[in-house]
Amino acid sequence: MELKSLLSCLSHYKQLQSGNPPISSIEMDSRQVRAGSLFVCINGFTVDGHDFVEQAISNGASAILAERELNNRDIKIPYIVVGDTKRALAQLADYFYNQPTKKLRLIGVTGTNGKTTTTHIIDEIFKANGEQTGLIGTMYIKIGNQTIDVKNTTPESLVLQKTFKDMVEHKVTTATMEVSSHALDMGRVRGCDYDIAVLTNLTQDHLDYHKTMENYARAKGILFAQLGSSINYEKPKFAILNNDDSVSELYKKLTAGAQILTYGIDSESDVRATNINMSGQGTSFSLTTPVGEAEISMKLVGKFSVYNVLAAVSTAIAAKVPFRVIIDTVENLQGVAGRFELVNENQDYTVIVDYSHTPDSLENALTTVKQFAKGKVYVIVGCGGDRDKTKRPIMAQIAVKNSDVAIFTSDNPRTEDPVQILKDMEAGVQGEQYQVFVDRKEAIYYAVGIAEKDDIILIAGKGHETYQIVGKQILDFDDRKIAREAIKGER
Ligand SMILES: CC(=O)N[C@H]1[C@@H](OP(=O)(O)OP(=O)(O)OC[C@H]2O[C@@H](n3ccc(=O)[nH]c3=O)[C@H](O)[C@@H]2O)O[C@H](CO)[C@@H](O)[C@@H]1O[C@H](C)C(=O)N[C@@H](C)C(=O)N[C@H](CCC(=O)O)C(=O)O
Ligand SMILES: Nc1ncnc2c1ncn2[C@@H]1O[C@H](COP(=O)(O)OP(=O)(O)OP(=O)(O)O)[C@@H](O)[C@H]1O
Ligand SMILES: N[C@H](CCC[C@H](N)C(=O)O)C(=O)O
Ligand SMILES: [Mg+2]
Repeated sequence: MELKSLLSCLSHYKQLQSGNPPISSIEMDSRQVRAGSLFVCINGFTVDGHDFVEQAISNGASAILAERELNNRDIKIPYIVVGDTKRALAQLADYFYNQPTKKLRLIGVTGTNGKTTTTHIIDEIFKANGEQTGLIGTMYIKIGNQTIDVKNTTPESLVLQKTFKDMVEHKVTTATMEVSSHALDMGRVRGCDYDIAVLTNLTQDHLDYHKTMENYARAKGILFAQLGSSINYEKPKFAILNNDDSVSELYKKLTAGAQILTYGIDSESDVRATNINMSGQGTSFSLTTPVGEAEISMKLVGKFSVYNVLAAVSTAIAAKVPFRVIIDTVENLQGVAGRFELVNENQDYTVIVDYSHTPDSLENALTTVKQFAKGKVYVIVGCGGDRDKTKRPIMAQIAVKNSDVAIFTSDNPRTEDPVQILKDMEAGVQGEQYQVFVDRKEAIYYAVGIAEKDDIILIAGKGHETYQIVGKQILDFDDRKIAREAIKGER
């Protein structure tokens, strides 16, 4: 594609060096630039992409897209200036890859908790309906049976649009993705043509980035505002909203062009679960929907799992998946790795690894555990470094309040001092009983060592993660593996 034709997708830009070279790739990392690349300078959180223009040119860049002029440098290739390169990049990527999301049914799931779980349930339903599917989220990107590693829950726009293009080439008909608030705020999903947008819930997290809950709510609202501005009655877009979460009222107002389908347990909703019966082995409930009713019995545990299922069922109903296919899939769901995952070595107590790393998810996980516990409840929990500090004392309080033995330990300390993170947690529970082990392995061994018959140990926060980030190092660490070794008495 020629530069001029590529740039035609932008509403305005300033070109400082004339020229119209063919562009064979778009890159945001100078190290990936090759002959024919358009290098896009991103001013990041750690370095400024504008500092790598020379490197990009020496690697063969054909053109540069930047946010400001570099007056002191003599640049001989086309140099284009826009107001915001991140947002421009999202649009360029969409256009360069031939607007792939227009050729897919695209489902975006946002919310503080339950995105990974809900996207997996949705994906299972569409697969059961005979579709080739794609999945993008915290754990991986999946295109059919192929799995690709990821760094972010919602990838950078360039990776995202390239992924959609690959999905189209692999005949994917429905793609389901997690849409993080960071991605929405930074414009990573600009250009994505969503057909269905789903809200799980909104509770506290990421205040390090968004500062206030209002900003956080607004960022998530972008997904619903993005759903088109006029209703296409032939092919309507849908907003799937949780009626039990008051933030849905705001999102109803933001979805100018979408039909709204609500789900809930406590409030009147289009898709609703009533008569919920929970046990440690599974959950049953009565499901009412605009297209049918059913008595559901499933293996997933906890009220929060019912919400995730309702969100997924509503999505499938909006996409006109046959009701029988939806019900059968829900009844056969196996759960997602690291979400309430049992570690079973035939011990006479229960060990659960769960990805609860926010106050609300920790409270939900512990409430669920407490409901079924015949013995004592132990919780092992930490808080991630370089992340929302205000949630630390709150999570500590929730842990102490909802367990018999609270054990505080390190999550991913990242570049923070692990001892200081623990002190931030402890500040919330002065005068209370708890244990502290900086070393997460020690914490797990301690709990396993004292657990007795019928007790339950909840190892919270890291779920499916197979690493621990300490400083800038990524070390091998898997809660499930360590717990298994501890149960078996291996050191
Ligand atoms: C705060 C944030 O979002 N950071 C993201 C950002 O990193 P950064 O700003 O540090 O980038 P940088 O290293 O400063 O680089 C700036 C630019 O210079 C370029 N560069 C750099 C070096 C070089 O030699 N040449 C060069 O051109 C880089 O390619 C980049 O374009 O760009 C990176 C590359 O795309 C992202 O991976 C990274 O996400 C990091 C890993 C991150 O932790 N993000 C979190 C906050 C996040 O986005 N989380 C949400 C999920 C939250 C949830 O679960 O709800 C997510 O969607 O993942
Ligand atoms: N609907 C829900 N409401 C509250 N808590 C939930 C819900 N679903 C799952 N959880 C809890 O949150 C944890 C994380 O779930 P999941 O990975 O599905 O969320 P996520 O939104 O994808 O998280 P992340 O933002 O880290 O990607 C689970 O292990 C569980 O404890
Ligand atoms: N997507 C979340 C995951 C947090 C997982 C937890 N283990 C931690 O490291 O805080 C984040 O990056 O904030
Ligand atoms: Mg996730």
